[in-house]
Amino acid sequence: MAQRVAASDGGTKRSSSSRVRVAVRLRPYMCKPDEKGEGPCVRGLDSQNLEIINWRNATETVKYHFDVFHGEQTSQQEVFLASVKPILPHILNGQNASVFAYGPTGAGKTHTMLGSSEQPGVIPRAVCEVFKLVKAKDVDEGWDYSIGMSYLEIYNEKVLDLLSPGSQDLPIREDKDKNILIPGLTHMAISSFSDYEKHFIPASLNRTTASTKLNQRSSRSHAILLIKVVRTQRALPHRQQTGKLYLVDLAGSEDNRRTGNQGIRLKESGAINLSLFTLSKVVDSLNAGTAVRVPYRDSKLTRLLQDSLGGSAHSVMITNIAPEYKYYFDTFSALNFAAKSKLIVNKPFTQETVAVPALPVKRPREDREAGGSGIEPQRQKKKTEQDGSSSSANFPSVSELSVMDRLISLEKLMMSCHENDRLNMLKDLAQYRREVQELKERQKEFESKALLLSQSAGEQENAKEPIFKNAAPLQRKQTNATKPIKQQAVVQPLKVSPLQPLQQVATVKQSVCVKKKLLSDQVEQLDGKENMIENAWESQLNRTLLEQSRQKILQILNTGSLKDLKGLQQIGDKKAKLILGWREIHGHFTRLEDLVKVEGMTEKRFSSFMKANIVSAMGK
Ligand SMILES: Nc1ncnc2c1ncn2[C@@H]1O[C@H](COP(=O)(O)OP(=O)(O)OP(=O)(O)O)[C@@H](O)[C@H]1O
Repeated sequence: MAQRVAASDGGTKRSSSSRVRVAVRLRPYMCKPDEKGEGPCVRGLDSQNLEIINWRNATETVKYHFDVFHGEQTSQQEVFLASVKPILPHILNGQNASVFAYGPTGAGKTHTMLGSSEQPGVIPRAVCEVFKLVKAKDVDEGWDYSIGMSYLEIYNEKVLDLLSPGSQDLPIREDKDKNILIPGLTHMAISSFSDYEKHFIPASLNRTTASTKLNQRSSRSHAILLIKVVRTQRALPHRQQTGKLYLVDLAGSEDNRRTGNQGIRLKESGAINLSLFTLSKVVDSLNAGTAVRVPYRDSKLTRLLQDSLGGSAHSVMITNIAPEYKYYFDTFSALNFAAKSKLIVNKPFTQETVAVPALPVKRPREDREAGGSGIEPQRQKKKTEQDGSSSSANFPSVSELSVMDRLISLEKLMMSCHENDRLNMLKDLAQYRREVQELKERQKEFESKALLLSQSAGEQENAKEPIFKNAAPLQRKQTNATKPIKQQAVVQPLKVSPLQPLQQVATVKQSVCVKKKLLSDQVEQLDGKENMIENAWESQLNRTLLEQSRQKILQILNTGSLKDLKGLQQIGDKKAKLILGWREIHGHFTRLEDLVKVEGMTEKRFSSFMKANIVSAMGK
């Protein structure tokens, strides 16, 4: 009687579960000579952690933790040893395993999976290892092993047999025991690594690739190599166990504004993105628990991977990412996808049947897949899980999810943006970086001016000391020993100067420029005065009113809608969105000065923002 047994080697029952291991591999920086090198936007921290610049605020990074992080220098051998080799022994025990490479186009999936003759990737190394493992098996254990391979691609939602080019779209079927089958798919028995190479190398050339703007030889299909290991007990009752290894090189997720895809490439891209989107939905559903319908059937890819993801397999996902800025959003969403996948818990089990050598009963359509070798299990039945735990029981606790939730919601927000918005945000980022650079240059100019001034007008400066002692000199040097440098551009209210009647300010409150002019009466001898009076101006105001105004502004920053934020002085649409984004990630602004943490809000801008808004708030 056919059985599906939760078992480890030799049929010993086993109830442990294994989750999808997630590795991230960062490929080396590859800047074309005609491109302006901007440096990487993502970098590794250690063997498990990495960080990527926060697109909402370039002064911050978002950190991720994975099972393994492979940096730019990691060799093919190291990737294989750390991420793939450990799962291979399972397929000799009748369990399934899968390794798939996911990531944006051009990020290194094919390099990782296939590699080159000089740097062979996961696929050749894994096949070689399977042969080694079989060879190392003790003959006295009483099992015979046979190995076979199939190789297919999913191109434009069609399943094509790479070992038999020219074949038609093949159907994907599921038998009553939930095994995924592809009737008509070529299955070659292989007895050595060179035997495998003999079939695989020419078949790889059949894979659909094309040149896009981002990758000269971009994979336009998902390629899946299936290695099947069947072991049969020599003695009665001739138990048979079948283990499958799926090695999957997914096509890259694509942003067609950047790939420059048109016509047929665009259609391919649509199919690629759709299947990857479904893959992401499958991952979401699996994370949500067993009660939710997992949409495996929504794409050929997920249908085929059904027993590799959330099913019976030991799975490893290698997420390939690229360090260049132009990949930023793809990298960000690939990382979020990978982070979600990390939550999936698989339940490994052993596929076991009892062989009846005298009367092999096989459905004719399955013959080809089994290579006609009599190795395909005749019937398989699920054994009730002994431990009684559902896969959802293995999910992380709610508290573990909170950080993830925020990242995912951030991603959702980003992904829900209209495409134009995304593009605009990218432009904004670039613009802000330019502005920061310009400001730095201007600051240098001011600094040298201020230096000259301080030399030529030393006496005048001394005379003005009461007014300037809290002001922020351009060179950001401390004028007060107790005041930290960083704080100098931040408003330091209510400390020094005696209060001035509010009316004095009220007469000028409608315009910051006019107010500056009044104050500048006291400092008119000096150039660069705008910066010199940064902090002094607040000391002219009524303390209580000032505090109330600050609270009002803080409240709007923390609770205001996009419209409310835009109602603030000097806050346009872009800045309002950046503030909302900051709030989403960090929660509340504890103090107004936190505003400088928002992308593009320099200390000088903040100071100017404060002046304008306090004056405006007081006028209301
Ligand atoms: N770790 C690496 N070390 C050196 N070169 C790499 C590495 N990863 C990728 N590359 C190089 O980067 C280029 C793009 O890689 P590859 O074709 O593997 O990307 P891909 O993710 O498979 O893209 P697509 O989805 O478009 O097929 C290739 O020239 C490849 O040799």
